[in-house]
Amino acid sequence: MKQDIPEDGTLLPLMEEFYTIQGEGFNTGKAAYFIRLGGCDVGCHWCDVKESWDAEMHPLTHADVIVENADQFPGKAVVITGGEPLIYNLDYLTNKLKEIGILTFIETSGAYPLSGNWDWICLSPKKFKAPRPDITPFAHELKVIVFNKSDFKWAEEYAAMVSPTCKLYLQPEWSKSKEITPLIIEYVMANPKWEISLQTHKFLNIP
Ligand SMILES: C[S@@+](CC[C@H](N)C(=O)[O-])C[C@H]1O[C@@H](n2cnc3c(N)ncnc32)[C@H](O)[C@@H]1O
Ligand SMILES: Nc1nc2[nH]cc(C(=O)O)c2c(=O)[nH]1
Ligand code: SF4
Ligand SMILES: [Mg+2]
Repeated sequence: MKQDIPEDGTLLPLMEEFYTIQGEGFNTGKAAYFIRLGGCDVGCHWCDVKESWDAEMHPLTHADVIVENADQFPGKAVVITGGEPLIYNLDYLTNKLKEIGILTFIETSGAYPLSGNWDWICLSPKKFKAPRPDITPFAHELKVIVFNKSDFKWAEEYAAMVSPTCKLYLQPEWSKSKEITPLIIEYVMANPKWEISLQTHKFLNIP
């Protein structure tokens, strides 16, 4: 998948970039520039961005160009997502963003080695390809997608692996949210170390 992509992180397969409001998790409501990198082999059957999976579909773009684009907007935070962004070495991109005073947030499954210089790491572990255990202490936020009842127990296994200061979120899988959200509400009231995260951008009809 990444054979032709240089290891130094200067060229990255860019699916899309857009300025919007972070819809999920701890940073919900904050303006941010989203950088969506192509390529993912985790295989979540409910993934809401399956078009991202094939890295070859997305043009290799110089990280300097991405930084320049991000710098055009008043919001001084970027969310690097995908696809699975940690397939790539993100040191170069994140260092350049931070040099110009932009905060760096990542959305990751944790299935690939951690690279990059981050202000906020959202770890969203997946059953289909488990996170590498070495990423868990670095997560600022654990965001577990709940698709069925068994996911609560599974969420607790990850909560035991992250740092004591890591924020804990349960987010309904979008297509199941009608059935699952009431169970999440009940679970959070009984287990208040968890909070609810909703995909608020989908309610706001924004990207
Ligand atoms: C598309 S993923 C890309 C980043 C990375 N591959 C990951 O999974 O964390 C961005 C976020 O959307 C969440 N997500 C994807 N599909 C979803 C769905 N159908 N319902 C709720 N959340 C979803 C993921 O768990 C992740 O937190
Ligand atoms: N507004 C908005 N917030 C988001 N938070 C995480 C997203 C993602 O796809 O990674 C996302 C997204 O696609 N849009
Ligand atoms: S890890 Fe992320 S991008 Fe990959 S399939 Fe799962 S939700 Fe989609
Ligand atoms: Mg999304």
